[in-house]
Amino acid sequence: MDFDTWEPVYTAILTDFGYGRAGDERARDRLGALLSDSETYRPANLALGSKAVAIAGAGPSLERGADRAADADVVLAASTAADRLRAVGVAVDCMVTDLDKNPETAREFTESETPVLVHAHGDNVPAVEDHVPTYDPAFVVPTTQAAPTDTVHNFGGFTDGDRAAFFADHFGADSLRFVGWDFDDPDVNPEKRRKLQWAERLLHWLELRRGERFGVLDGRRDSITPVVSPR
Ligand SMILES: Nc1ncnc2c1ncn2[C@@H]1O[C@H](COP(=O)(O)OP(=O)(O)OP(=O)(O)O)[C@@H](O)[C@H]1O
Ligand SMILES: Nc1nc2c(c(=O)[nH]1)N=C(CO)CN2
Repeated sequence: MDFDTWEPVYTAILTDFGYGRAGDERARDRLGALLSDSETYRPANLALGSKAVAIAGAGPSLERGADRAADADVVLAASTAADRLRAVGVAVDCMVTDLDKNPETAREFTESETPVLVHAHGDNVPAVEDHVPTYDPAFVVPTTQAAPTDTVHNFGGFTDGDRAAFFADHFGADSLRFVGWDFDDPDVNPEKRRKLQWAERLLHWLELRRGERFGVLDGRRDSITPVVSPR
């Protein structure tokens, strides 16, 4: 997805959560600066083109869906889904994170030459500063939700999980399958619930753009408010 397409949706997210664009831009630039002396990972090397890609979220159903993830060609794991899949023996090909829960896992991934999409936003600059310098930059893909720069990418998406889906789409995945996605999880706090509502809306937008039907949205579409300016 290009930024022109993403921007109206990004603006709506900023308004809804009361985030500032300037904070996201400062975070983006800080992440870029921390990596400025390094060659970062080229996402095309993951070869997602024409692949069946599993997008693992960290909902309670993740372990039940582990076999479906393992059967995919490529597994992208959001945040703590990476640890949980590893724990049940499913290899993760790429982790997507804003570093707010398991930054040590992201370090282990880069050390073992598995790429990590590291997302900078207005509320995680201390985590970015603490952890990114400890990672092998050759396996970091720096991302932003604000306008991209020459070195910090924006493939679309908001939460770790839906950003993984937009990433797979951007690099030509043939099909997406979702495991560990529980939009009605009663055990999430109100902020997380609102973030999951946005994730659901964004996945709905993505499936329309792709002409695909994501099974995870079956039975839910009628109650999803479309995002602004779907194109
Ligand atoms: N019930 C759920 N609880 C948590 N995450 C879920 C759930 N269903 C889907 N997800 C997806 O899994 C991702 C990883 O969740 P986790 O709680 O490990 O990370 P997080 O770092 O808090 O995520 P984020 O910062 O994006 O909110 C979320 O970003 C979301 O996209
Ligand atoms: N500014 C800001 N941006 C975000 C935030 C957040 O808390 N603040 N959380 C996200 C996913 O949890 C994604 N983007």
